[in-house]
Amino acid sequence: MNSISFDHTRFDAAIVDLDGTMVDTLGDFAEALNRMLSDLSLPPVSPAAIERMVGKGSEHLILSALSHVMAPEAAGEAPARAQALFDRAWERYQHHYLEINGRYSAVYPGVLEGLKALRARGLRLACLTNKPTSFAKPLLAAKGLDGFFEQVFGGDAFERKKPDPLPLRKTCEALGTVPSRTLMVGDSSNDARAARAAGCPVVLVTYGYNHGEPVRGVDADGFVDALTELAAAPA
Ligand SMILES: O=C(O)COP(=O)(O)O
Ligand SMILES: [Mg+2]
Repeated sequence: MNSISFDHTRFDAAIVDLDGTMVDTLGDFAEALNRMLSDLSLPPVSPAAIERMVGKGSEHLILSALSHVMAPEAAGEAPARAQALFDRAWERYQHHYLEINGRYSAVYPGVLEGLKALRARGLRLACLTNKPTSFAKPLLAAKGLDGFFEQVFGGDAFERKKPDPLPLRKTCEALGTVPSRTLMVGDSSNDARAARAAGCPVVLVTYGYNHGEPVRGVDADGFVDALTELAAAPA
């Protein structure tokens, strides 16, 4: 890590993001979105385009994908047309996502070892994602990651999503920890902005999505190439 050296005595808990941090879910997003678009007789969207849309929850993802595939000549009208299709699109997306959840995704290298080491050092763990809770819990279970977390909160768990600080504050409350001793581990500016505003130190992984932007440009306390680096310091 660059600007803070990882001293475990500084933290009582860690809040860990899901998509782009623990699991590479781009394949699941692509499969569910393209099945949804096909049901709506719309053309498919490429994984490269989807990568830039991920991280702000399912509603944002669906509206972005719908606008993206609508005819370029109607670009100005695309948001309104996307909104009109939203209810049917959301129903189809949910149906397909729950069916394929985890099948086209993989846990990043170092995640299991990193989480094990954090737990072994006595840190309490919560998962906080903008993904709906009903998608997040079965995904964690399918990937063998559910046992690490005392709490799992999705984008629908609180009134507002990251980058708002509310979900981090509420997660700290649920863990019974103070933000200044609760490390946020994420992959995007969304996670970092939420953490800064909540008063949590924040570390970002370098391999995630970050809305298609270079992650090292984000204001964070440190960057790691794998979660194992968080546990590298001697216990
Ligand atoms: O927007 C999503 O569904 C994914 O969000 P996450 O990076 O907060 O897990
Ligand atoms: Mg993420």
